[in-house]
Amino acid sequence: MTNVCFAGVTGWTAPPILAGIDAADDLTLTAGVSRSAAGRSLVDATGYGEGQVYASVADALRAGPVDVLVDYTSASAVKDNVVTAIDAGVHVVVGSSGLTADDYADLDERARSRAVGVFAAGNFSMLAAILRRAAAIAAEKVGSWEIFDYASETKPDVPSGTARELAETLADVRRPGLGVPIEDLQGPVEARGADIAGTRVHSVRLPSYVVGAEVVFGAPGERLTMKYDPGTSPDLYAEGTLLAIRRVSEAAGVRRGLDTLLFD
Ligand SMILES: NC(=O)C1=CN([C@@H]2O[C@H](COP(=O)(O)OP(=O)(O)OC[C@H]3O[C@@H](n4cnc5c(N)ncnc54)[C@H](OP(=O)(O)O)[C@@H]3O)[C@@H](O)[C@H]2O)C=CC1
Ligand SMILES: O=C(O)C1=N[C@H](C(=O)O)C[C@H](O)C1
Repeated sequence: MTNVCFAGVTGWTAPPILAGIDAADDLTLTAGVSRSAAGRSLVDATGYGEGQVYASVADALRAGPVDVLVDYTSASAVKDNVVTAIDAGVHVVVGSSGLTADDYADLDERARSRAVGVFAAGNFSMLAAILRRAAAIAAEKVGSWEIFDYASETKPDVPSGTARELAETLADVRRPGLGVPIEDLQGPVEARGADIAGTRVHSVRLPSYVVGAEVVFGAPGERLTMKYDPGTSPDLYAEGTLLAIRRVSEAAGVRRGLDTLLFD
């Protein structure tokens, strides 16, 4: 049996994942984290689970048996939560966005030194994972691309975890070419987007968008556009998150990208 603590139990993403844990024979929800629901029982606050809701990950891990922490909190809270779990010897599944490649390098070193597994995916949906894998294949043959990152006007972090992970994945294949180097441009260079691991990433934040991502590959005389477009339900992230909970303990250190669990 794997005991799970879910940080972010009152959030938008939580319900289908909590329902999945509740329905699984091999997983138990033993603790939750949310400042506004702290002190309530999990079942009262969420409809699922056996333990309590705590105000912080540190409190939750002190209180009870936890094998895996799942973090769906926020870009500002996630790194401290992951460090707290690693230091407590607890494996971590990272759903929250906002961590950079440098953050993951720090966490990898820390996790390896404590023989803890950390599994992170910028996007736990199956189709987003397929986009990541398909884009990496395209980058082997096409040397120019840019990424468009779409999200609602209230999303606090840029670029999205989905777009950041995609750019960092493509950087493992190669760095895209630029027609005009950024330093030679005339006009505001921000118009060319942010440099994420060598890829120009353009973040759009408008009402009605849910986080989606588009990568456009350009070659002489032709283009290839790969676009991930989610609907409005958080159900998309449950299956991938449950898979990560079950497999996070397989290896020490940080592993990234749901596609690695689906295809490797
Ligand atoms: N990888 C993926 O596939 C996905 C990633 N995400 C990412 O997950 C994160 C959460 O998204 P979403 O569910 O929409 O967010 P919400 O804002 O709806 O929920 C956030 C949850 O985290 C809790 N929380 C936030 N900050 C803290 C803190 N400092 N200490 C304790 N609890 C905290 C909130 O409770 P309270 O305010 O009461 O503390 C709430 O329960 C975001 O970074 C988002 O980008 C989302 C969906 C899919
Ligand atoms: O903020 C969100 O809502 C989401 N964020 C994730 C990201 O930053 O990529 C992904 C998910 O689609 C929802």
